[in-house]
Amino acid sequence: MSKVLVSDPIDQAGIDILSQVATVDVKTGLKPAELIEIIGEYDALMIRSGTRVTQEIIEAGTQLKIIGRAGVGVDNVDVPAATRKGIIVVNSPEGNTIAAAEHALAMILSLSRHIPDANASVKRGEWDRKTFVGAEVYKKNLGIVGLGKIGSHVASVAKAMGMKLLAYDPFISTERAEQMGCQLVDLDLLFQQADYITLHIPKTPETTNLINAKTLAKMKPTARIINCARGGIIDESALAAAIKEGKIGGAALDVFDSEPLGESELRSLGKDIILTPHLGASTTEAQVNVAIDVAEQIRDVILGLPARSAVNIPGLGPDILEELKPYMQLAETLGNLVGQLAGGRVETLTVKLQGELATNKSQPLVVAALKGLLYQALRERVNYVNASIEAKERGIRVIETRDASARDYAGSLHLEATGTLGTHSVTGALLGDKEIHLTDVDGFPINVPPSKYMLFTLHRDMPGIIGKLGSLLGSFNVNIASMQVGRKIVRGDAVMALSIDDPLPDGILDEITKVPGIRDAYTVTL
Ligand SMILES: NC(=O)c1ccc[n+]([C@@H]2O[C@H](COP(=O)([O-])OP(=O)(O)OC[C@H]3O[C@@H](n4cnc5c(N)ncnc54)[C@H](O)[C@@H]3O)[C@@H](O)[C@H]2O)c1
Ligand SMILES: O=C(O)[C@H](O)COP(=O)(O)O
Repeated sequence: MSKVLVSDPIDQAGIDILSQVATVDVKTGLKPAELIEIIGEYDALMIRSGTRVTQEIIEAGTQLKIIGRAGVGVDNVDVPAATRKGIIVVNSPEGNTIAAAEHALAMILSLSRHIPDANASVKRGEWDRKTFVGAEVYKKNLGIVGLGKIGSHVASVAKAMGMKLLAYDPFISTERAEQMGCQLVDLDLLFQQADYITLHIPKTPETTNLINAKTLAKMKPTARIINCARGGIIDESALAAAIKEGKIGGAALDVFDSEPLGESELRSLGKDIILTPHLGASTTEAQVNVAIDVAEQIRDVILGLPARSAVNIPGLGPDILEELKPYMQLAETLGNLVGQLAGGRVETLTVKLQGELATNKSQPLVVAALKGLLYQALRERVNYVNASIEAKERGIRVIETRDASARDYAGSLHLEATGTLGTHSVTGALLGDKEIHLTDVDGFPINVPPSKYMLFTLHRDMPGIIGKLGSLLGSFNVNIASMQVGRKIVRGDAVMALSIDDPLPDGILDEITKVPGIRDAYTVTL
């Protein structure tokens, strides 16, 4: 019989489901070394945010087939390490949406009316009606950063409370935002106009320290910030300083840079700050939802069935997957690349399946292209199972075309993304059946394998331009690994594709576009 280890508190409903197919051991509060010692006995591990599943634990889990996260965030799991070992990682993308949204709303009201401190004061025997005069939320501006599942529910309830809704989410269409009663604005405007700012975004390199001394300085002195998303999105020292100096009105935090929260100046800021111990998902209902959702997936995988919310393994039939595997990687890479070239919000993605890919069996490639396109917005939360739904929810129109007569390569894939900043296209094919090559960028023929860090320029084909760009990159200590120019006519427009060893330093793109002849430059991380 299979064995499942449950290492964080989960609802009994989940244990009951697991027990139908496995022996279940519930051992919470294990130290990393204790977990490493026993994990080798188990086929499945079920966790919440309390267990950090490191590469070391994954290496020690020699029998592990699946890690189930009873919740949304898988940032406590080394997903790449699990993927490398063929371990499926599943989560429950929607089971605690309402709970987290309601916690954020509770924070907004509690902060406005000083409920935690007023309550503590009465319990101390006081009757102080002056200190705790509050503010109404009615007709106030609520700035929602991240209009995904939780942000959308916060929007609908806040609207009913009479709040005016501003939203910032570069991956959501204006129409979708309007449907939810939100005015889509840029981040600066949101910071300037919001009376309340609530964060509902993943923690990514782009969102880390999004709220910092500089952005705090843009806010109203009465602004209140709510973070029920992830620790690390707010620079905690900058926030504490801003509250102390009266630069903002207050904050309510459920998540912290390091959890459990240790020694912190946040604790000493009185009634202008509310701190809860990562309680967003802690409702009876949410815990039943996530426990059932994830336990069912673990049960299915133990029974040899596919998982519905795998964050790292496609939920596709194994036979089709085997055949398309190299092309799936091609489609995902091209999707990620064209999304970054398009920048901002993509409204339409056209996927053209060419040559031998122009068959009905190739449909998963469209999904893989969408997964790549959405990676910048959703990171590991987008998978082959949810990519189409996520794209639909973001108002991205997907056009699929087929051209069996295209004969340049056995099979090639052409993606075109049209967004608020314009249209870009990329084409790619496999060389020797497995090596990905970019064969066209924005209509210019090239032939380069993609690399982790790339720079693309659109320029005029003229003498000296390559030298000037090389010297400029050299002066910023950027090492070029390879470079290729694609042009249609001599001395006409051209595209340059450079593979570079490291990410481009800040500010260099502006310098590149100042080089005479270079019209545009794009940096891409794959
Ligand atoms: N406190 C808790 O207990 C708790 C519970 C559940 C979820 N969460 C966290 O809440 C957050 C939101 O969860 P969700 O289920 O709504 O996720 P979601 O994926 O449905 O929505 C996230 C949204 O953020 C947007 N986004 C991505 N990068 C952005 C950026 N740089 N700027 C602005 N928007 C950006 C995406 O387009 C997406 O619409 C996650 O961090 C999740 O881990 C916390
Ligand atoms: O990502 C999540 O689902 C939340 O942060 C909830 O975490 P928890 O399961 O530890 O309460």
